[in-house]
Amino acid sequence: MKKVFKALTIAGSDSGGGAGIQADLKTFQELGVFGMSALTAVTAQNTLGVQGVYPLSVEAVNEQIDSVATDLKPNAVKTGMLFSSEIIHAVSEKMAMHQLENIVVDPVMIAKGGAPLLQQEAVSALRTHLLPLATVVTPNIPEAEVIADMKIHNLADRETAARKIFALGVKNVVIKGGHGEEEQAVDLLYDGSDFSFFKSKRFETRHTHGTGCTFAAAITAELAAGKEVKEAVRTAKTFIEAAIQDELGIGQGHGPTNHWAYRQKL
Ligand SMILES: Nc1ncnc2c1ncn2[C@@H]1O[C@H](COP(=O)(O)OP(=O)(O)OP(=O)(O)O)[C@@H](O)[C@H]1O
Ligand SMILES: Cc1ncc(COP(=O)(O)O)c(N)n1
Repeated sequence: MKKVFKALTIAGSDSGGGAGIQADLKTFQELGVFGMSALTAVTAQNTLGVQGVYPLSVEAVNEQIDSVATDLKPNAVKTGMLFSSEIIHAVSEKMAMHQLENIVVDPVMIAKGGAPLLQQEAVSALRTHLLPLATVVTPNIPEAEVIADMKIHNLADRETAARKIFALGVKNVVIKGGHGEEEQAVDLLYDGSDFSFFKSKRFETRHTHGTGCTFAAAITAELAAGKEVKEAVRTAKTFIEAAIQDELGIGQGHGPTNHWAYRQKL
């Protein structure tokens, strides 16, 4: 029988198709992994910003995870926009209950235009309930500052923050460098003993909506296919580099990345 790798994303919907559930499912598909979803919220969103946020009930989130986990059994799971501490608690409980593995947590907090996608009081639930279950967590620099409760000015600070986040029980910490000051876009991986650095050219473009979701989804797809964390992060970096470089140029604001660029490069 054919071996099919399956990944589940638990995240919000971005009607504009560049971030959230839509970015995750496109990325899974591009990397040859069957994508499934549990929606946490519906957003009315485009390249200009977020016009509306409509969270789903905890019951609706729970039921979707149960439906997928009991029948289709994902090889890896990604979380994105979780919105509230109630949803974080529910998702964490379901992950433990269904013994889900290869969990990638993208700790989405604020959309590019500044709209909050996670309530402030939910950060403590993220720290204490979800992060201890995570195989990989992928904060950008502002998110790492909130989780580690410190300011990040340089690469040395980023290493300190990665150690502090690792101490919360996550197995691997990736602090992304999209918001960094370095000339290149440098992502750092800490596995509890070693630091690895993944670098690419920093592209001058405003079309970076959904880079974080797409990058974490690529790591998830690779883990679902049985790859090691370091290899998965390397592929995700190549995937997002291609997706930013070969821009689509659609929308009037921060446009989405090009999810099919990686495949065309192969
Ligand atoms: N201008 C850029 N050029 C090259 N790579 C980039 C650029 N911006 C972001 N990246 C890469 O994209 C990935 C996501 O990084 P980033 O820090 O931007 O995440 P994010 O803030 O969660 O995403 P977003 O900005 O969409 O919310 C990382 O691998 C990062 O290095
Ligand atoms: C539904 C949803 N989820 C996540 C993000 C953040 O996206 P990113 O940080 O990748 O730009 C978003 N804008 N909308």
